[in-house]
Amino acid sequence: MSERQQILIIDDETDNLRILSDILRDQADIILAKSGQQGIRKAAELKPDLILLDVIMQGLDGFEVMSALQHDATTCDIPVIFITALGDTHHEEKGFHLGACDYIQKPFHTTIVLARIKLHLELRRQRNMLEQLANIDPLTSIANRRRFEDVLKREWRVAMRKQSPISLILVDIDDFKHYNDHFGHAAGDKVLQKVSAAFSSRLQRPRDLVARFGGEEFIILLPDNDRQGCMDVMEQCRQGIEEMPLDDLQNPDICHITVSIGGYTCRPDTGSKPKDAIKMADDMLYMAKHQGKNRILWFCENEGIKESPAHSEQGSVPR
Ligand SMILES: Nc1nc2c(ncn2[C@@H]2O[C@H](COP(=O)(O)OP(=O)(O)OP(=O)(O)O)[C@@H](O)[C@H]2O)c(=O)[nH]1
Repeated sequence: MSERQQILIIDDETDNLRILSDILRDQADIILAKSGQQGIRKAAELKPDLILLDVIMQGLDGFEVMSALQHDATTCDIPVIFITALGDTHHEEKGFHLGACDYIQKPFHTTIVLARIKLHLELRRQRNMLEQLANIDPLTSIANRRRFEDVLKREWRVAMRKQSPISLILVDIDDFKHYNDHFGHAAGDKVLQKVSAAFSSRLQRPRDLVARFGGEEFIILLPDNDRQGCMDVMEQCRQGIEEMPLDDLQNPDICHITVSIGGYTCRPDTGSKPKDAIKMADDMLYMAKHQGKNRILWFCENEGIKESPAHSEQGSVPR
């Protein structure tokens, strides 16, 4: 909560940049941009919490900058306040119409500007908190199903555009009911946390995503990697979980838990849908369970069904 917020100020007048930075430096970290172009680049790169934007500038003017920010998925959610000498209603209306959250006219009163900016920073902070709560599974602190579905929709479109592969993976802890019945729900919860952490630590690419799909089931998205690459990563996860010590639970008769994994790799096109891909991964998971658990089954359109080579004959303990 105490993390400093960032404000990007875009203005081609050095004096204006200096005055606003002086007023605001106690409230947030200040980033400066001396032109519209520079401002657009810094906004996309640094994703500040708030942008203060002058209207009359050399090159791109403030309204053009605002349009560009609104058309970029990475910057369209950042609140923008126009700070300008253009005081007529027509321009103010245009600013709001383009999506600004406030419009401050120059010359301004320092205390009023400060109060309004503090208010917008607070709104931003609260919105971030709500987004976090809406997207994170509270037990495991990884993404929840809702977040996963949002990301999947986006990645599906990217894969269609780039004609690149995408893999969906469903993971289910083996014999988890026995585990819960034997050691209690609290111990089961710790296992869910450990399994989530095991996946998160092994999925290293920035666009990889692991989420809790529900109960003892996890779902994973691996964009832009071929079937073999994805299966290798998941095999490392499977092995890591099988070997994962559960010592802190202090149950000497438990040495490990295992997971079954179903994977599907495809190249999305106009005829395919994310929910069908999830269904394919689910079918593979079902087969993995059916064939004895603690294993990976994977379907890829060109290669048919593949099974991970190494798996122990036993499923999870306890038995
Ligand atoms: N501790 C804990 N258990 C959960 C949670 N969500 C679901 N479960 C339990 O997960 C278990 C799932 O049981 P089943 O669907 O029968 O599956 P299973 O015992 O893992 O058997 P297989 O899937 O065939 O290997 C149930 O006992 C649920 O209560 C949770 O948040 N915490």
